[in-house]
Amino acid sequence: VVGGEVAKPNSWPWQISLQYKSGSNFHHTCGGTLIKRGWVMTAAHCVDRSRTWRVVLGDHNINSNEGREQYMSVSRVHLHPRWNSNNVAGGYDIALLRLSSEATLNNYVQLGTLPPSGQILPHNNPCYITGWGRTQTGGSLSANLKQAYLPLVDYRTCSSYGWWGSTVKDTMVCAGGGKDSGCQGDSGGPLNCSVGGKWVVHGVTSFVSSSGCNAYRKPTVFTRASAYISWMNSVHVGK
Ligand SMILES: CC(C)[C@H](NC(=O)C(F)(F)F)C(=O)N[C@@H](C)C(=O)Nc1ccc(C(F)(F)F)cc1
Repeated sequence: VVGGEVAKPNSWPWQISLQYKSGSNFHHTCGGTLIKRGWVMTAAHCVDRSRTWRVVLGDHNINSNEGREQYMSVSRVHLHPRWNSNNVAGGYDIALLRLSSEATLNNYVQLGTLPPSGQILPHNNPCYITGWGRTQTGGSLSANLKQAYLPLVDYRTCSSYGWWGSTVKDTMVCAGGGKDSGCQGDSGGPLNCSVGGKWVVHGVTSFVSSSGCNAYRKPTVFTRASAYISWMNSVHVGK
């Protein structure tokens, strides 16, 4: 997250850290959202290569053990069948991770709320991106979970000339476009939007401009969760 501020610890209790094993250590690579006690929603681009994954729940500082964390291994990765790793602009950048055991819900670990199928939020709807991603273009990851206020940019604006043009599809959602943005390492994490006084996980962090995370008129682009509700239900049921 470029800009914004360090979040109050565990104030986004559905945010997870997706980590891969390298040697004897695990490294943060993406965010994600706990949507059922045994299921995490993330970006397909985070998990489209085979690695040993773990999901950390209840985290704030990813470099220290604060005692609230739950460490879960991943028993199955469900990539969206139409995801093409050579074409992030094609969409379908969404995946579900089946956890090997069910999370314990408490003050530090809660489920995120998914939107109703097809929900489209208005331009400037208040939203926050959260994540441990780079704090500047080309910078390093944040040790502590950060948040940034990124108002929604409607599809008409986001897909217009000078903005993202046809790179952005209406199965995506844009937010920000000013000084604050997502950045590498925030991938897969939630775009938390305020709807009727409740937080709804409206987006899954997908991409930013290749010319810089907070490039002018290149808002952070998210997979629109409400476009994939039926697919997610089909995976759950299938188990
Ligand atoms: C997995 C990546 C897509 C990576 N995602 C992120 O950094 C994320 F955190 F925003 F999710 C990213 O945006 N990286 C930049 C450096 C990038 O390559 N952006 C990019 C944007 C659009 C396109 C296009 F237009 F081809 F679709 C290609 C690359």
